[in-house]
Amino acid sequence: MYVQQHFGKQGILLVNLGTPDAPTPRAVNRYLGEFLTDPRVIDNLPGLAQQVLVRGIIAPIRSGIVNPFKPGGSTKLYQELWTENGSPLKYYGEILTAAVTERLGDEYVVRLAMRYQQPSIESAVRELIAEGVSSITVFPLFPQYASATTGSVHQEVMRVLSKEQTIPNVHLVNSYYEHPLLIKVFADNARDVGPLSQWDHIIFSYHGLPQRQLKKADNSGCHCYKVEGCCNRIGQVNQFCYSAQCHATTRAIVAELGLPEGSYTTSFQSRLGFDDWAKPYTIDVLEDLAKNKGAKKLLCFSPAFVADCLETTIEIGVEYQEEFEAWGGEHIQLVPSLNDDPRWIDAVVGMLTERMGEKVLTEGQ
Ligand SMILES: C=CC1=C(C)c2cc3[nH]c(cc4nc(cc5[nH]c(cc1n2)c(C)c5CCC(=O)O)C(CCC(=O)O)=C4C)c(C)c3C=C
Ligand SMILES: [Fe+2]
Ligand SMILES: [Fe+2]
Repeated sequence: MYVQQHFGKQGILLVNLGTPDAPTPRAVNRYLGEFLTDPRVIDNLPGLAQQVLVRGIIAPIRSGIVNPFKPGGSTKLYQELWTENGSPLKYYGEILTAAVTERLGDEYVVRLAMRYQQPSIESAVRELIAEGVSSITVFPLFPQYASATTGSVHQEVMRVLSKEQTIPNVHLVNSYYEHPLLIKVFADNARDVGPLSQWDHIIFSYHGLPQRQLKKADNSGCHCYKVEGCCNRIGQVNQFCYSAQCHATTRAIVAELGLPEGSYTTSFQSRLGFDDWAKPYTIDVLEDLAKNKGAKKLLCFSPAFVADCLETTIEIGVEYQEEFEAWGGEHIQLVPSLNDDPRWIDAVVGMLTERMGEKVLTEGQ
C-alpha cells in the first residue's frame, strides 16, 4: 500500500459550539446574535429577515437586554452556570486541548475553536496554517452530526480555508456517535455514580432539533417521520439523521451497561420556538414518569454534550429538577459529563490517532 508522505506537523482542530465571553446581557446578546443568524441553525427564515429578527428582537429578548416578561433571560442562567474559571464548555475545552497536545507530542499542533465567539475558527485555522501543518483534522466536539452544529463547523472551516493559496490535507470528522471509546466513558461515568438498580428509570436526554431539519437529512425523502420507528435502526437511508444517531448512541450505551428493555427512554430537550422538534420532549417524559409511573429517582445521561453547559447543569440540573419535584418526583441524578475526565482524554486521543494512518516524516527522512 502506498503511504502519503507528510513533512512537518499535523494540525488538529477541536471545535465546540461556543459560549458567551461573559455572563452579561451584552455578551450573551452578542453570542446569541451570531449563533441564531447562522442559516444552518435557524434555517426557515430568509437572510435579511433573520438578521433583523434575531439581532433586533430574539437575541435582545432572550439575553435579557430587553425583556419585560422574564427579567434576566438567558443571562441569568449563564450567571448561575458561570464558575471561577468562566464557562465550563470553554474551560473544559481548553483543558482537553492542552491534554491532547501533551499526549500527541511534537508531531501535532492542536488548537481549540468555538463556532461562535472566541476563540474563532478563523483564528485557530490561521494559527495552524502559520505553523506550516501538512494536514488539518477537524474534530467537532459533538458525537452526533447535525447540520446546525457539525455541518456549520465544517462550513466555516471550509470558508476560511477557501481563502488560502495552499490548502493542506483536510479531514472533516462527521460523527462518532457509537464509537466504543466514547460509549465506554459514558457507561463508566454512570457506573461510578453507583449501582444502576437504584434508579426508577434512566433517561438519555439529547439536545433537540427541529423536525424539519431532521427531514432534510433524509436523502430518500420517505423515511424520517414517515416510517414507524424510523430512528430505531440506522442505515444508509438515515445515517446522517441526528435523531437516528442519538438513538444509536443510546443503544450502544444500553448494550454496554446491559440495561433491560423498558428501563430507559431516549428524549430531546432545549426546544426553541413553536415548531415541532425531535420527540419525545424530555420534560414530557419526566412528567409522565413522575405523575403516572410514580418514579422518584432518575438517572439522566446527556450524551450529545461532552462538557457541562447550560443545557445540562441548569436546564436539567435545576429547571427540570424543580418541575420533577413539583410532580412528585425526588431527584434527577445527572451522569457526570466527560469534561476533563482522563478516560475522555484517552478516548479523544484514541479516536484521533486511529484516523492518522499516514506516516509523519520530518525533513530529510
Ligand atoms: C449538542 C448539540 C446541539 C444541537 C444539535 C443544537 C441545536 C440547536 N440549538 C439551538 C439554540 C440554542 N442552543 C443553545 C445552547 C447550546 N446548544 C448546544 C448544543 C447544541 N445545539 C450547547 C452545547 C449549548 C450550550 C452552550 C453553553 O454556553 O453552555 C442556546 C443558548 C442558550 C439559551 O438561550 O437557551 C440556544 C438559543 C437551536 C435553535 C438549535 C437547532 C436548530
Ligand atoms: Fe443548542
Ligand atoms: Fe427518524
